[in-house]
Amino acid sequence: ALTRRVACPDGKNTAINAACCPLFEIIEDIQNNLFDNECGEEFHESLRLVFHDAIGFSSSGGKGGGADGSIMTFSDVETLYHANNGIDGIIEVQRPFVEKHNISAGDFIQLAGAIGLSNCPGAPRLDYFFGRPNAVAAAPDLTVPEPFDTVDSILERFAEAGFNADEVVALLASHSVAAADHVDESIPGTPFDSTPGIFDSQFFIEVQLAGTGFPGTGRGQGEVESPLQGEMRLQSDQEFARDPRTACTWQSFINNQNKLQTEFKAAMLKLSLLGHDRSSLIDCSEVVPTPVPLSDSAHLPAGKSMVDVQPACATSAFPTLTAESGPATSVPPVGDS
Ligand code: HEM
Ligand SMILES: [Ca+2]
Ligand SMILES: [Mn+2]
Repeated sequence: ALTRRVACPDGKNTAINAACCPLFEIIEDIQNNLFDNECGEEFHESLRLVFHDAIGFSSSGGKGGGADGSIMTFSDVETLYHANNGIDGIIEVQRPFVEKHNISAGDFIQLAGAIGLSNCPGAPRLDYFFGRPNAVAAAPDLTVPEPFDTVDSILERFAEAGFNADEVVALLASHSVAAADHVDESIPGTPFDSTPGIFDSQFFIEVQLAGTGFPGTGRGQGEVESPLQGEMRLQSDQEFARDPRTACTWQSFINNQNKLQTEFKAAMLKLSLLGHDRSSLIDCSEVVPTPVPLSDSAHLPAGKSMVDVQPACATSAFPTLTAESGPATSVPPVGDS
């Protein structure tokens, strides 16, 4: 069946829902002037911001408005929280875009996350809902998990916001397109996997390898040894990969791009709706571009073999992977673009 499309007032785009038309101009602006059309540093920071804004929420109340933009509107309060270290940078980079376009901070943060992710090969096409009102208050402190927190406490925090353990592991796929600037301040831009510009399962593979050293100047807070030169491993990621409650889900995403995409997309939708009644928002998913599919397949980094794997799922075997050829993989930092 043909879906009827309307011409947008911009004279360039068409939409199924005319209410989504104003988004095209914002998308063009952020693709060119925020992300450089890349799955790079500004997008990585923007995805972290999606999480830190939205997770300020509790289903039982008393914890902030969820995905409401409070982290930007009340940045003077929320950026002081320890877990938000360094997030002020992307807030101030995004703020002029929010001021220029007629959009709430909550809508903008979610839009930037969904559009930026579409620049990452292998990513799912996220949904996007539009119409969040302005935030009315800052989220309180201690809603954002820290890398030195236990699996127990992280699962408890997520459960309070409505997520089960499988959904938490799915959300951690975001660390496949991510790097740390502040865990070890001497090595900003140190990625969590060898492919920070690609949404793949390398993060889940590489966190399951035996750690061999620290990438920079010793151990940062919440940091544990990683298997590769130039790669950062968070203590929380290491423990999620090895905890009996989460290890099998963790392993299930390896070399299963379809499962990874489907479950990440579903959990991200849930995250983006925290604090909102879905029926009060407009479904503008149609404005999100379709990401390029993945071309490379899951592998061990060069220099590693199956003996380096520390399998932790009791009910199914770790998939057999072959290593890339060549000298041991060393991961370059993600640069500021
Ligand atoms: C288990 C809970 C989590 C913990 C403890 C955690 C912790 C961290 C830490 C410590 C960093 C490094 C920040 C820096 O030094 O620059 C980081 C980066 C990042 N996190 Fe998480 N995270 C968690 C879950 C998530 C979730 C659910 C998302 C998104 C849905 C997310 C997205 C990101 C991204 C994209 C970055 C990279 C930022 C950049 O490249 O600048 N994280 N995370
Ligand atoms: Ca990756
Ligand atoms: Mn960064």
